[in-house]
Amino acid sequence: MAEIELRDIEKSYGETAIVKGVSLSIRDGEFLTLVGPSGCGKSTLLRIIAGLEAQNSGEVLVAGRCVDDKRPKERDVAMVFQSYALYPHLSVFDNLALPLRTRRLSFAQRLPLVGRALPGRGDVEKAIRAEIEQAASMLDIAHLLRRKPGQLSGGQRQRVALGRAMVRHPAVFLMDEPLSNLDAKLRVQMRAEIIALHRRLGVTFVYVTHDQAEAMTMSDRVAVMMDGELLQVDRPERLYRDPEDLRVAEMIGSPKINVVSRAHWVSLGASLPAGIHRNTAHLAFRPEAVGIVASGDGRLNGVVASVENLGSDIFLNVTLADGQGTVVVRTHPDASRSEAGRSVGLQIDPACLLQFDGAGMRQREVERVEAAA
Ligand SMILES: Nc1ncnc2c1ncn2[C@@H]1O[C@H](COP(=O)(O)OP(=O)(O)OP(=O)(O)O)[C@@H](O)[C@H]1O
Repeated sequence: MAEIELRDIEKSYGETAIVKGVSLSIRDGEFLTLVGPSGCGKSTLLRIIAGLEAQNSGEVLVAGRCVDDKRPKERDVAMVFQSYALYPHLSVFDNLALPLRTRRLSFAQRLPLVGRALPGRGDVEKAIRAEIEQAASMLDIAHLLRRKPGQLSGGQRQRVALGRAMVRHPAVFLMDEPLSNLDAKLRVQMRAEIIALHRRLGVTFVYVTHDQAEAMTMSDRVAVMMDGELLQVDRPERLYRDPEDLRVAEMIGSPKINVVSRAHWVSLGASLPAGIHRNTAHLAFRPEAVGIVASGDGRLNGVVASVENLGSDIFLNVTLADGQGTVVVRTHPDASRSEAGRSVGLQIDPACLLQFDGAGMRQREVERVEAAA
């Protein structure tokens, strides 16, 4: 069992608070991703779990035991970094073998010449070779074991970095933006490989990224972080459909959710949909919640400013009638009215309309009561 519990973690550098009272329970075997903009504190939080950084206050528990006084090595966690952190002068085999040799051989047995002659070393080396070959075949790097990191592609290097974590059989994998040095195509391929690896190993993965698509496609749950705080921790589909906070709604989903302020809506002369709470300051809706109708027939109206054809989908950027603000509409290639310059009406599915107050907090309970009244 290796659930992780963070209790009220605080971390500052000098006067600047970086992590502000974060509490989070990560389940045993779960794939949890910390996602947030650059500088929000997600790497710092991961490094605190790893023991590479000490929090100012709060507790980290792994498998129910407080690990605050344990060094990184003693925490049963393995970290995979964006920079791979491989030893350039060692072969792939030796990079993978290093953590195992350090753990299983005595100092004398590790000595280059003398060590080889010492009893026990041969058996340990044989076991290490078998384990490395197994991990290498799982990661499809068996043919690269003699090469040095400098002779590998980025994707291959990242597989070696994963292998080095794997051979330690940790209870928890901590990954800090492991794919961000790879090109777009390789990133998508490696995403699938990491998901498969998680499924095969069945251990807890904590993954850090600023890429919401990566977070959404890989994780059991996603923790959205901003300015050192957790805004929402939920399953990807819940974050998308049911965000608690306008900042979560805006971070998750591509293209971004449409947000029209109440004041703007009213100034356009458009009637507000039923059930709008008096505190609602922002109305938000996803691009797929908008239908194109004849100009004048929609709740909002505008002009198609540009068309992005992705083959499977078409995104229309519609400038609202007063020329202020744009609504993005997701439509299908066979739908008509998709050329730039055309005046259109926008019909918005009321069931998909999300309401937020002036502080960006979701208006939910009251909305339902009012709608029913
Ligand atoms: N050792 C340090 N000393 C001072 N400030 C630091 C230190 N490490 C991180 N910071 C600051 O803390 C903030 C959070 O850093 P962190 O690396 O956790 O962010 P992040 O969300 O992972 O961002 P990124 O995606 O850019 O890596 C940043 O403003 C960073 O400059």
